Amino acid sequence: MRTPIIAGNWKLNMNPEQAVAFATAVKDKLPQASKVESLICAPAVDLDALQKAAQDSDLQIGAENAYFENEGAFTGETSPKVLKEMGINYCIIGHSERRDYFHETDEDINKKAKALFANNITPILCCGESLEKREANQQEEWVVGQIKAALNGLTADQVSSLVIAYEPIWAIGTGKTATSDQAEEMCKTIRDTVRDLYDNETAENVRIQYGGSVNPANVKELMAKPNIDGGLVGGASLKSDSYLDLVNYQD
Ligand SMILES: O=C(CO)COP(=O)(O)O
Repeated sequence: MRTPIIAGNWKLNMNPEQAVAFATAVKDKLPQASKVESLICAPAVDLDALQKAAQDSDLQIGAENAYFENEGAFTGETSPKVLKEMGINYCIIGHSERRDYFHETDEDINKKAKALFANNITPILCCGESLEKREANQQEEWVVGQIKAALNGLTADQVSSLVIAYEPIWAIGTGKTATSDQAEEMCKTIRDTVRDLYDNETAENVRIQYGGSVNPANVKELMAKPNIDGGLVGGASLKSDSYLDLVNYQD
């Protein structure tokens, strides 16, 4: 059985003071982690304060990005080794904003996945097609290509513990959610790709989130789909009330 995982991606929002206020407001109202994992992926500058504020609660804290080297002359980067030392267990990689604005390649993302696993941090691997690719009906080919490149050289055990987030770019921050059928179709394609590359057990273990304008009004319908195991949520994760509605979608 896959445990659902609802993750906020705060992007470049929230300062440490706001982050602590958020954690304080939600930490006693979360579902049990064995039923639904509640995660917030926050800017690196907030992680220390957030981690302390969330201590001894079911709120898990993740990073939004990390470099593929642990240390050295890499000005401005975040070390996966230090994230682990801070108690961080999840990190987003390959978000479309990183691919588009910071020119991250499939090869970079593959290196980041390996570096995170080497530090015992679970990657949340993002993939997803542009509107142009969707309109040309090339979304499946595109996403399968991203997945194959990102997983290159990873073991079945690693992929079993991985989280993949399918985020169609045209649905991010636009208020235009993919229909639950469109989201399910691609999440199933991703699972089938993992089955082809590895085996049935690995495919049944990997958790696949949908992301793109997820909100308290549509989360239940998305989560009811057999191949959707969670959400990666931007805007609707910034307010504590709305985040609580998302993680408590089963109530
Ligand atoms: O990019 C996203 C999460 O990673 C989705 O953002 P929104 O939920 O704001 O559409």
